[in-house]
Amino acid sequence: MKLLFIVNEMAGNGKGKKVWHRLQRELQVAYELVYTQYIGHGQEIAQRWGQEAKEKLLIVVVGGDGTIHEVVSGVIHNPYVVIGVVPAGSGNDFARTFPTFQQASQINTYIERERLSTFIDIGTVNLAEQPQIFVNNAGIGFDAFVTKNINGSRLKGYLNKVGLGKLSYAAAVINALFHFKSFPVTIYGNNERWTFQRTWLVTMCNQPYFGGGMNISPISKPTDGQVEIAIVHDISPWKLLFVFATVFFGWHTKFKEFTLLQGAHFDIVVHAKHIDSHVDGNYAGIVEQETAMPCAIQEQALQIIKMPL
Ligand SMILES: Nc1ncnc2c1ncn2[C@@H]1O[C@H](COP(=O)(O)OP(=O)(O)OP(=O)(O)O)[C@@H](O)[C@H]1O
Repeated sequence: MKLLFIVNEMAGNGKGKKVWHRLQRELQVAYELVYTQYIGHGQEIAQRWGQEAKEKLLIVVVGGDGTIHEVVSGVIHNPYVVIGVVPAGSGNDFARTFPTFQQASQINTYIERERLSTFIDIGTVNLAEQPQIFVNNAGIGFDAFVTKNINGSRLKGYLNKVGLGKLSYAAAVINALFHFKSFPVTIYGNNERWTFQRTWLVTMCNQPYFGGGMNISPISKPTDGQVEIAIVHDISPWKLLFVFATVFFGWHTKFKEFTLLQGAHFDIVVHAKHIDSHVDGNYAGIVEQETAMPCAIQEQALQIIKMPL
């Protein structure tokens, strides 16, 4: 089994570099290494290595959810590639649901004994006319607006430096609460139709967590062939703030302003201009108004490491 590390040194505001340096010192197996240099590079590297693979290849991503998203985009359905992750981002929602490597010794053991892999589902959605995948979740509206604003935010950099990185998302949420305009949306699926006039966010989920530990879709399982659509609607900014505080514990599902749908396929139609989108926390542009965005699940589309090691 070959081993490739794809390292984003910039992930977690520099945490990627520190994590990699510590890991590197304790690795006792042969490996190849590529550093990501720019946005989208992770996908290019993974795709190239995946296409050239003639035997099992373990790709270990050292980075956060955005880097994992890029790498997975390049190797989905590749029979040779197994994905492992060493979490080094700010939010690390992947690591809350999926097994990850915490120490170099686990990687040494995995390679030497050729441990098992398991298959997980991957979400798909057409946002801004582009087919996209999501490992954790994709979102339209408030969460994407927050993502757009948090990317490159000075506060995020400062909070990361003083070890309070998790607070940066909360700070961005509070700021956005008073600048975001809710919008109408219609969702089709399961032979039904739902219309929400004042929608704050529509989040498509493959696993429960988003935004750095918010348990937005407690029922999501990345192996059930189902996608969950979480909608927050018809709520005041103050109540939304209160509801957000409960999301970390999964208590938000009891509010009438929260709707959770589950099915194999949905079409989402946004009836407003300038609505932002994201995939796994990577900003994905403005969605097309009045255009159906199909969202579905590709079952067992990705091989990841299997635990316990
Ligand atoms: N050399 C680089 N310079 C700048 N950006 C990079 C570089 N390499 C990768 N990127 C981009 O950095 C973005 C953020 O990385 P990542 O999501 O892994 O970290 P994070 O945002 O800190 O973590 P999380 O998503 O878990 O909160 C990715 O979307 C990727 O495209």
